[in-house]
Amino acid sequence: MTSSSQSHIATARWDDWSLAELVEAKGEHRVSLVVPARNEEGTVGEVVARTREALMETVALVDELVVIDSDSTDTTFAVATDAGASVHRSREVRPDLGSHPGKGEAMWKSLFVTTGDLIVFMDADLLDWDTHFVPGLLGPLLTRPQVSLVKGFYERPGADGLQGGRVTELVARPWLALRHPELAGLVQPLAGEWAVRRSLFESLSVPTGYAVELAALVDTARLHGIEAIAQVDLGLRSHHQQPLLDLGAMATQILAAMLAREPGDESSAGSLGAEVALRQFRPGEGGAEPLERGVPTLERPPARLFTPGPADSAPHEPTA
Ligand SMILES: O=c1ccn([C@@H]2O[C@H](COP(=O)(O)OP(=O)(O)O[C@H]3O[C@H](CO)[C@@H](O)[C@H](O)[C@H]3O)[C@@H](O)[C@H]2O)c(=O)[nH]1
Ligand SMILES: O=C(O)[C@H](O)COP(=O)(O)O
Repeated sequence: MTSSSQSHIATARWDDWSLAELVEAKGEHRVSLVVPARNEEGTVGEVVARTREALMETVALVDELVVIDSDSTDTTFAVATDAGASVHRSREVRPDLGSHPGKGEAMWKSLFVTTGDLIVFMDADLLDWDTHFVPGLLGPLLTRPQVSLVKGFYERPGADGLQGGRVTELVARPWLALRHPELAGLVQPLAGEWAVRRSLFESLSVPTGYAVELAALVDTARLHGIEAIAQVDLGLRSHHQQPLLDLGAMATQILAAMLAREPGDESSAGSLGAEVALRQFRPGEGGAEPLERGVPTLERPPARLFTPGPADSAPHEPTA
């Protein structure tokens, strides 16, 4: 593993370790692969079936493969179940804690239905990808005790020959350059493919929407230093691309989470009920037509507040 002198983010390639080496290094660790999925009936089956076959049946690297169905209205639940995943509806996990829409919410809820001390997240909408993503992300966690969070990065071809990653390039990277230059060496700060020690993720405040990735990075760097973060080149990845205006909502969520982490700004971190009124415009018969969206910017408190600790077997009172 090498470290760039500019960023000091330790960087590796997925094939720096063989599968056999990682299975050996796994020892007593337990690995949970978590796939948050909202309306991904077209792709989730393959994501589940291929990782299950390669990493649970052929070798024993992954111990449980869990899909969190995030309010899907299609057949995602059935397709993922048939492909061999344990599937949970996000809103049915710890119903005492309430339910919110969003990917971060699904990931936060996964902490209550998984048992691994190492958790790998992978998106369900992958088109070009391979099962080596999972061992690649585990490499630094299994071989470097000081690393607690591993981001994937990759080449990401977009539509019409253009590079993908509009929010990455127009929001996340500029924000990191301005406020967190120590994280500017991350190639894909928003990647949905990442791995984390449960002990770390349980300690973080988790935005319920798309800010989960950037918030986890910024909070980990603040609490544990960038030595706790590594990144791994996973090769090539492509995915379903969202329409521009939907990415505007994603960008709003990310900026809200970042602003809430600015010193002296207690506006929204950890609050419930926060929603930003985003006004976008589209061409209409009489000119530009406004399109109003309420963008949720909620954050879940650290999950460990709601799990019984070693000396505390009684469930905590919910706050959500
Ligand atoms: O409410 C939701 C929305 C999405 N997803 C799932 O989350 C994954 C990624 O969602 P997607 O809408 O495809 O996100 P992208 O446009 O690809 O956004 C990128 O950037 C986001 C912000 O960092 C990350 O959360 C994503 O993982 C990353 O792929 C997919 O499996 C979705 O099904 C949910 O589970 N619940
Ligand atoms: O990383 C991003 O910016 C988002 O995933 C959007 O990517 P896209 O522009 O390739 O859709």
